Order: sequence, then C-alpha cells, then structure tokens
Amino acid sequence: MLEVPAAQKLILDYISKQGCGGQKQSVAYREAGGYIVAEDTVAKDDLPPFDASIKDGYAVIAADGAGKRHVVGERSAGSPGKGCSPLKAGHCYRINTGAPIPQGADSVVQVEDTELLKGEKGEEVEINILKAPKIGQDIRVKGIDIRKGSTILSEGNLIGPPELGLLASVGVTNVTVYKKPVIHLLSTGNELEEPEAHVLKPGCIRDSNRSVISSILSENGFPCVDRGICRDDPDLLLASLSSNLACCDVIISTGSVSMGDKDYLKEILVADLGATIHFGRVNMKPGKPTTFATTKDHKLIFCLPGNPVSAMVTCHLFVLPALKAFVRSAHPFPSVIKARLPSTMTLDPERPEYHRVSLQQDLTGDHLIAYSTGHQLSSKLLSCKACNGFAILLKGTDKKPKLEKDSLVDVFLTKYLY
Ligand SMILES: Nc1nc2c(c(=O)[nH]1)N[C@H]1C(S)=C(S)[C@@H](COP(=O)(O)OP(=O)(O)OC[C@H]3O[C@@H](n4cnc5c(N)ncnc54)[C@H](O)[C@@H]3O)O[C@H]1N2
Ligand code: MOO
Repeated sequence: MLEVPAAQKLILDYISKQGCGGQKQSVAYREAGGYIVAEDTVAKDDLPPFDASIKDGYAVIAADGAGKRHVVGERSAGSPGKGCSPLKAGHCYRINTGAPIPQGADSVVQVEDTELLKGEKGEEVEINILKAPKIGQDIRVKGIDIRKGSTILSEGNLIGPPELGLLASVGVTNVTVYKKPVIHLLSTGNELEEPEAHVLKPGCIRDSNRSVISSILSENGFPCVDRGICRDDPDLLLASLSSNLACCDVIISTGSVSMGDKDYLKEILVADLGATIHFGRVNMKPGKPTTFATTKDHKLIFCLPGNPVSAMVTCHLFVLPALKAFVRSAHPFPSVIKARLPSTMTLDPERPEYHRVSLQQDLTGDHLIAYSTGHQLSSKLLSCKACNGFAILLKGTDKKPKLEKDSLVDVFLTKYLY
C-alpha cells in the first residue's frame, strides 16, 4: 500500500513523463480567468499612456516657487478641458486626478496646499500656492506602472482577478494559455438517486459526490462534464467508461473500488480496457481504496472511494494536483502550514489521518488554531462543513497514541482563509 506523498509523486511523474496536457490555446482575455499563462505576455501600451496628475489641484511650474498664480485653464480626466496653450511662468491650470499634465507644467500642487484669491462668474482666476512645489511632485509619469513592451504575465502564472486587470489595462485582449483537460465525472452505485428524489426508494440514498466534486473542481478553475450515475453492472460500467474515454482527458468516478462483490471498476479497467492501475490502495484515512489508472493513450482515471468524505479528501489530495500539473501550474500542491491544536487529539491506530479542521486566527498566539470539525466518520459530510484544511496526523502507536493540547501540526490548506 502506497503512502500519500508517494502516490502523489507517482501521479505527477506520470503526467510529466508522458507529457499529459501542456497544449496551448489562445483565449479571449475575458474568458481567461483560472487559466495558466503558456507564453509570456507583453504590454501593448504604456500605463499610464501619458504623464498624469495624482491629485486634484493645480498643474504649475515648480521654479515659480510659492505664491500667486493666474489660473489659465483646466484639465479633467478623459477630456481636453479648457485652455490649451503651454503653461507660462506665473500661470497654472486647475487639474483633476488622472488628467494629462499640460505642456510646460512640471509639478502638481494639491488643492489643500492652496487658497483661492480671486474668482469671477464661478471660475477661478487667481490662487495662492502655500508651499513651494518640487519638480515632479504628484505626477504619475508615462509608463511608470507598466512600460510598453515589458512582460506583464509570465509562463506559469495563474490568471486571477489582478492578472485579468493587467491584460485589460494594456489592451491585450487575447492570451495564450494551457488548455484545460476535458474532465468527465460520474458516480457509481445501485443505491444512488438524484438529489431531487422526493421520496427515496428503500435502500437508496441521494448522490452527493457529484455535487461536491464538481464544485471543488470549478472553484479551482476546472469545469467538468457531469456524466450522471452509472449502475453497478459490469456491462453498463464498461459502456460508460468506453464512451467517456472516447471524448475526455480525465475521468473521475466515485464508488465501486473497494472489496465488495459489486466493486467491478478495477477489473473492468484492466481486463476490458487494457488500462494500467498504478495504485489501488493508499495508506490513509479516509481514502484507502483510491485508485489511479491510465489508458494506453495516457488518459487519466481517478476512481475515488464512494464515501462522501473520502471522495472529497482524495479529490483535494490527488485529483486537483494532477489537474494543475496537466495545465503546467508551477504550484500543483496547496500550501501546508503549521497550526496549533486547541485540545488533545487521539491518533488513528491504523492509518495516517487527514483530519478535517477549521483554521481560525488566534489573536494572542503566533499560529492559527486547528479546530477539529468533530466526528471524522468517512460518510459524514458534516465533518467537511466549515473545513478549510486537513491536519496531517501520523498513525498512532502504543508509545504515542495521541497528540497533546497545543501541539503543532501540519495542515494542508483547502481554501483561502478570509
Ligand atoms: N472488506 C472491506 N470493505 C471495505 C474496505 C476494505 O478495505 N475492506 N474499505 C472501506 C473503505 S475505507 C471505503 S472508503 C469504502 C469505499 O468503498 P467504495 O469506493 O467501493 O464505495 P461504495 O461501496 O460504492 O460506497 C461506499 C459508501 O459511500 C456511499 N456512496 C457511494 N457513492 C456515493 C455518492 N455518489 N454520494 C453519496 N454517497 C455515496 C455508499 O452508499 C456507501 O455507503 O469501502 C469500505 N469497505
Ligand atoms: O478509506 Mo475509507 O475512505 O476510510 O472510509
């Protein structure tokens, strides 16, 4: 039975050795959120494209020093404003934040450092500058934020909100990214019904795994195709797997991988589809029966355990890193941080455990506090509610059956902390 890090390494090694993924495509920048940049992207224009005022105030000639100025025009953002002659000594323009600096001006004085001396018909005529201005004061020079031709996004960058804003601000409306895998998701089990089932048939339960997994994937920028529920019937399973494999890069299934007499998946994968099973058991709780297989044409197949918590945990630990490696993310694994236990925690005597925790700030201490989400039964999805990480706990031994209060543990982050 493989340990979790060895299983993770095996998956990523396979993806990199067999060259799974890594194909490039051009996408409209409005659709590019969640993609990984495949080619360095350069700015088409300077930002700002002209010298601009940082303050609402007056554009002046610094050498004129403090004292009186005649107001000869105005400049507002996005419009030419009034007056267009180059600024002369003793004159100034009224200017707004973001407006172009008029020709001849070399400094901006914020309105708070001036006083109005004379106005006529609602127009300013003369002002007094209270403090001698410095050259360049409150001017955002052309290209200071981004230089035309400079690299704004590099290969490997994840496109999120600021990256989209960068593309927008320099007019790059198409970007080359790594293609996302086509992912097909299915549940297996005779007992499963759709969540909409009003009254459950005897012995049946509602399918929650597809909802959880498709949501984890989409939260991480990977849409998937929902292929519904497949019954525990070898012919149906084979037909479903074959038709899915014909048009996807990755299959994620849940259920049917343990030791039951209806757990047909592994057998079908090997005997009927000629797939290779790289591992079929992992030394972890939950998630022991997690199975990773590949076809001859290098499609990835993740058969996750049916138990809802096991499916969720293994999706985070194995599927997401694989999908991120497929799109050449520089960071396929989420961060692991140290957190403090607020109370004693009993260790599982059989397997290393990925214990669901809710990380919370401790205003007095130097670490986050990892509160257990309660009973850790593999079926109990309530133990995943408000969980933002998994505490990685070693198997308990006679010598060390539990961790003491205040112990520091490694926590695998599954969500950003707000
Ligand atoms: N003899 C053994 N039995 C089991 C072992 C073992 O080592 N030896 N391992 C156990 C562990 S650990 C797990 S985890 C489960 C996983 O089994 P399967 O992957 O074959 O999953 P199923 O048997 O189909 O389902 C398990 C459980 O989860 C419920 N389920 C399944 N699919 C869904 C779904 N889409 N939504 C909600 N709930 C689902 C299902 O009804 C079962 O209760 O095997 C143990 N057995
Ligand atoms: O491995 Mo199972 O996921 O413990 O219930």
